[in-house]
Amino acid sequence: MIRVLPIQSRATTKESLNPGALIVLTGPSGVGKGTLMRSLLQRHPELYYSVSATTRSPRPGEIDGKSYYFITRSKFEQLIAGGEFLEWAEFAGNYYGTPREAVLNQINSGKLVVLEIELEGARQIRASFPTALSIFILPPSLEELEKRIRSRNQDSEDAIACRLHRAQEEIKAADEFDIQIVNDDFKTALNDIEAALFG
Ligand SMILES: Nc1ncnc2c1ncn2[C@@H]1O[C@H](COP(=O)(O)OP(=O)(O)OP(=O)(O)O)[C@@H](O)[C@H]1O
Ligand SMILES: Nc1nc2c(ncn2[C@@H]2O[C@H](COP(=O)(O)O)[C@@H](O)[C@H]2O)c(=O)[nH]1
Repeated sequence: MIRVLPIQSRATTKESLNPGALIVLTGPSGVGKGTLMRSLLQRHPELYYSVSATTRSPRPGEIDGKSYYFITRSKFEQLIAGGEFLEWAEFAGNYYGTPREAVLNQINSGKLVVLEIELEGARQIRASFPTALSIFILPPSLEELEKRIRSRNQDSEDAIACRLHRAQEEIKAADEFDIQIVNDDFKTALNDIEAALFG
């Protein structure tokens, strides 16, 4: 793992995030971002997790407003036009975006806000918030990544192929981000994220 200063010690350059701060967790689909995020939130309930909007259909067990805000393509496009997203991207045939107002309100009230998003969105956040701490989660191998995507039993063969193809492109971009963490042993990866956030 490449270490950088904990977020509290990072100097601001372009846009001040004080008193709150923004953390971006990115990496290929199926690498374990969501699972790591859930454990992180259990251990640090003071963190604010930004619930994204998407045009993807809910998977069994996903709850509107908690997992995602599930909305139609036309509603999503209306929100894009209205500047309602901090970032947004198209991924595997669906739109995904971070609601702007909720995140900025939480940052302004002093919260540490965490976004769990794909590469294009993470790049947009890095461009507009250069002081955000960005963490790229890597799989131990592509074979293991495929195994994890399949183990969810949530995606069609086409969707799996699309996600794996995109994963190979995303992994090439890992060095653009502040920290790279390999999610091989789950507890080690979680500890590495905690170390990056809290020193
Ligand atoms: N370290 C690990 N070792 C083995 N399995 C893991 C590990 N971390 C996560 N997993 C499993 O991998 C699968 C995919 O994890 P998860 O859904 O969190 O990925 P994700 O990166 O959030 O995917 P997406 O971006 O598509 O939402 C889950 O079944 C999860 O339990
Ligand atoms: N750019 C954004 N990407 C997002 C957002 N919310 C989630 N995601 C990423 O999309 C893919 C696919 O997610 P899935 O739930 O369909 O498996 C994954 O990499 C997520 O991290 C967002 O608001 N913006």
